[in-house]
Amino acid sequence: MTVLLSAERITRIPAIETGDPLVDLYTYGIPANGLQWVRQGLADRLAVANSFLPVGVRLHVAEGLRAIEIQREIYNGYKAEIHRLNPGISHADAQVLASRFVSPVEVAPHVAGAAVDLTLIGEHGPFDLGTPIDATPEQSNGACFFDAANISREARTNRALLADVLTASGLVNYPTEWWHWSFGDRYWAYLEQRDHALYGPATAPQLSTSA
Ligand SMILES: C[C@@H](N)C(=O)N[C@H](C)C(=O)O
Repeated sequence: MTVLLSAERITRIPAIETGDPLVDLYTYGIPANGLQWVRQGLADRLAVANSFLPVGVRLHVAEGLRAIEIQREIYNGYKAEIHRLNPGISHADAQVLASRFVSPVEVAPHVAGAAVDLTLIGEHGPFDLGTPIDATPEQSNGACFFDAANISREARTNRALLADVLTASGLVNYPTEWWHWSFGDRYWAYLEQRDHALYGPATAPQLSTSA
């Protein structure tokens, strides 16, 4: 059974901040959608993963560090959608369903700069990974789950390549999203059997949403 980010066994894990700085992925030679910040420990591992890929294939990061206000907005928006699609659902059950797609704000790995949403690109553009990044379970009929059976053989092969290089570099996947990989967050601590996460919330100046 998939352990979700809202599960008590994840949320109870403490984060003991290491002070690892935020770095710009561009300076690590990792293609990204504009300026993307992540913790140095994560950037180092992404650079290693990139070097493991076959010639002509690269990681492409869609999103790293996320402002807490944006995390709250995505969370509240998707939870409202869960309530709309499941009339009468309890608040607690909606929180569980929501966490298949978006982390509760208090423990959000993107807010700590400890997670990336990423895909593979080659000479002819983005690879087929089965769904677009950020396809919800409802939009993709569950094909967003890493192990989904309802994707093509090519997409399965591409997901396996992504997982091979990222796992070998020390990252972990959130199993409900093939594109979400992390290092040093609570989910990483849980899967790696550590007693604490390495990173708490972080802010890059460019992510401030205040005027
Ligand atoms: C909203 C989606 N792109 C995402 O980032 N989900 C993960 C689980 C998160 O919110 O940390």
